[in-house]
Amino acid sequence: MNHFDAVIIGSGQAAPSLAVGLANRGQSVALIEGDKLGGTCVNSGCTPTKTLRKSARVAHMVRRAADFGVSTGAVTVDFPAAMARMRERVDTARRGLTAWLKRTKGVEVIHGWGSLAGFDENGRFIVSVGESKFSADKVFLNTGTRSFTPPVPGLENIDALDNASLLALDELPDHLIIVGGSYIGLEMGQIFRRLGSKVTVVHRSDRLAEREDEDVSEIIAKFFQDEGVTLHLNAKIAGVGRSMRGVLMTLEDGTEIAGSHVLFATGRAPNTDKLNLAAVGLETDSRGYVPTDAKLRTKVPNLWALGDVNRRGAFTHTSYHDHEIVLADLDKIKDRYQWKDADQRPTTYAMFTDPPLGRVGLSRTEARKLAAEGRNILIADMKMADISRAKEESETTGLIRIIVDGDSEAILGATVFGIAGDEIIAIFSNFMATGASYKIMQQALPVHPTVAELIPTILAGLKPLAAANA
Ligand SMILES: Cc1cc2nc3c(=O)[nH]c(=O)nc-3n(C[C@H](O)[C@H](O)[C@H](O)COP(=O)(O)OP(=O)(O)OC[C@H]3O[C@@H](n4cnc5c(N)ncnc54)[C@H](O)[C@@H]3O)c2cc1C
Ligand SMILES: NC(=O)c1ccc[n+]([C@@H]2O[C@H](COP(=O)([O-])OP(=O)(O)OC[C@H]3O[C@@H](n4cnc5c(N)ncnc54)[C@H](O)[C@@H]3O)[C@@H](O)[C@H]2O)c1
Repeated sequence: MNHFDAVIIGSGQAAPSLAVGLANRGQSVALIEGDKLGGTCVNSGCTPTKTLRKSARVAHMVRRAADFGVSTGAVTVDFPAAMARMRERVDTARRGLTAWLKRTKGVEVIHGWGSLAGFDENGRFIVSVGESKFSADKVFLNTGTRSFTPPVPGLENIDALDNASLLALDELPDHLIIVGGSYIGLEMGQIFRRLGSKVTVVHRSDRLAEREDEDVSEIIAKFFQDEGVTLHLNAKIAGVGRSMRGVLMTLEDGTEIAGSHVLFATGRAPNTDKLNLAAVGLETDSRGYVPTDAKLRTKVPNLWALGDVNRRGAFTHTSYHDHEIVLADLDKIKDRYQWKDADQRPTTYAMFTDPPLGRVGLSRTEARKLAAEGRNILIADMKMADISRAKEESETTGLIRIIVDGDSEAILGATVFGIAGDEIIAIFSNFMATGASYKIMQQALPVHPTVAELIPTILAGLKPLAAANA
């Protein structure tokens, strides 16, 4: 039986850097992947969606050309060409990753589905891939998640799409029905609408992206409707079936929606079912995720879980950060300038609608709960419509919101929803990493004319949360 110092199961967003990091420390590493190297992000997540989003945004801006004094002919989208551009980007990213792993001495990539098969006589893990077995001193799980589809009557009679099969289409859907109005549903909905599909979003909550503040959900609903997307909120699906046009969806209130395709964007399920974790005495939580401590160690010694599967993040950057936590822990680094602990890092992400929503730390809804507990919480908002640069760009949708601890003066959260919000949010997350007073940020000299130049002005308007919303 071959032996490795470390075996990584799943080539998620932590795995390649972890594999190379361990190999650079002199360890022999096997990286096991059952599907395509690069995982969800590279193959059916971030990379393809952000590439296709660009085609959609170009189409949108060209349609708006007259707003900027530019005339065009009729605007058409060459869907196969946009998809080819996307696939080329994905293939290039995967090729680069594959080459990097191949040229790293000490890393062996093994294709197949990995699972645990107990311990050998020396107490080392046994890992199986098909008929092959390996022993390993350390095992790292980075197996990610897959699309979750809720039980819907009639589902077995239609070809429902998920993020991966939607991105594999060669023809533009005539009418795309999207179930779920959160990250995937909203990003895909806007992209396909702009590429030329009719789009209907069927969402079970009373507002889109219900984890965000109410006014953020309202803004999203407004620009979706302005772009011609039909929304069904508080919607309960009674059933789906085949129809002349493709699919007929019926809601419990009797509404019938005839579409050509249906995408389920209703959350994710962890890839732990193939892992046979019981063989090493590890249990998942009730939803199938792997519990870990803040250093991402499971209850079984020398077995770690990184990425979405540990439910401590659901993003590429959190998965990548997980590998830094693990390496720092193995190296016994105690650097006070680094967050090397999954409990301490703030939540930060962007939702890549257009305009994008950048978020870090507390939302207003979460901050209100702290204020209700008696914490001294300050808040300041500014509408994008009041920001010169946004006006100059004719892209005035959205808002900036900053939340501060009135006692410690630390920034607790920010929302930058508007032009370049996905980039500007890093100003706040970077600053929050210093733990410094917001008053220092207020003294920084911004460049004119930028959206970010308003940050000191917004901070000057901080008010107690309750009073700000009274
Ligand atoms: C449509 C979409 C868009 C997204 N956009 C963004 C975005 O813009 N920004 C962002 O930060 N996040 C985005 N995400 C989320 C992001 O893709 C994930 O959070 C990220 O990929 C982290 O995943 P991971 O490291 O846990 O593993 P994954 O990337 O999910 O990879 C896990 C890998 O493990 C493999 N695997 C599973 N089980 C086994 C096994 N038993 N043996 C061998 N291999 C196995 C799988 O085949 C897969 O390749 C998006 C997700 C989707 C679906
Ligand atoms: N920009 C990004 O970083 C990005 C982009 C896409 C995806 N992702 C990741 O992918 C993950 C999955 O995204 P997602 O949007 O599928 O999941 P999600 O869990 O964020 O949202 C699922 C949505 O579907 C709705 N829903 C669930 N069941 C429904 C039903 N039966 N009928 C109608 N609506 C229903 C829910 O109310 C919820 O709003 C997220 O956790 C996110 O981290 C990230």
